[in-house]
Amino acid sequence: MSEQATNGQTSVDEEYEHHGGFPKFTAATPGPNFGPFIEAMRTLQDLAVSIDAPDDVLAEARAQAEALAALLAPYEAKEGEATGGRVIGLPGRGSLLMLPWMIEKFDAEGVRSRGVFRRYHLGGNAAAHGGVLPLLFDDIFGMTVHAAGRPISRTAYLHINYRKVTPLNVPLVIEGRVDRVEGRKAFVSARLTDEAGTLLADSDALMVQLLPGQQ
Ligand SMILES: CCCCC/C=C\C/C=C\C/C=C\C/C=C\CCCC(=O)SCCNC(=O)CCNC(=O)[C@H](O)C(C)(C)COP(=O)(O)OP(=O)(O)OC[C@H]1O[C@@H](n2cnc3c(N)ncnc32)[C@H](O)[C@@H]1OP(=O)(O)O
Repeated sequence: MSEQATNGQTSVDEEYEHHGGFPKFTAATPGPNFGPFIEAMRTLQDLAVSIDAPDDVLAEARAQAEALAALLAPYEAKEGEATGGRVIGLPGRGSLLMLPWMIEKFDAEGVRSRGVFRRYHLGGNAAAHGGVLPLLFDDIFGMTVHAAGRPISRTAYLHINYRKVTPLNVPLVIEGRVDRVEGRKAFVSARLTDEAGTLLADSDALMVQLLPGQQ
């Protein structure tokens, strides 16, 4: 991004620096235990939604979970400084909120990411919950506009067509791209397929570039 300010307008560089009212995010490089810690937490999430355990086991699990929370609580950091979400080499960028997918293409032509939905994401009848797909699409759209060199934008609308049920524990692929840009508006679209190319869901969305200071 090297566009210069002209006619008193804000340059693309300045807009990028502003990130609207967002903090400026930089990549995090945590120690070797962060990735395995997040993976262990994901396994715990899978188990928390799937166990049928006796109460004495739950009492022990509760005590261990409370001890773990007490261990970590002193290290809570504010947005932009927490490690989770800023580690490019980890599934979901190391954020437990994000789907544990790995980015494999990230450029102005588009973004491609690959992964699975896990037991934690179960909706009904062995399929992913319909509310989890917008999270995947919204995140790919955020990355797509970023990879296209646009400042951080907010999703104004996001439309999803659920074409087939989305299975758990099956490797899937999502690809997003910018279809067209009109000033602050980037119209984006993405497709979620299995590895054979079968379309499971597609989405289009409007990402609106934030004004300086805008939340
Ligand atoms: C991380 C560090 C390491 C590096 C990381 C590397 C990679 C990662 C990179 C990036 C990060 C990756 C991912 C980020 C993840 C996800 C991004 C998610 C984004 C979100 O998940 S964010 C949450 C949900 N989102 C909201 O919380 C929005 C609430 N909302 C608003 O904040 C306002 O609503 C806003 C700002 C959208 C617009 O408000 P506004 O006042 O600024 O502008 P205005 O209303 O004038 O609209 C301007 C033009 O858009 C048109 N327009 C607006 N809305 C429309 C609609 N719905 N339908 C059709 N057209 C619409 C108007 O018609 C006008 O068009 P026109 O100019 O042609 O008249």
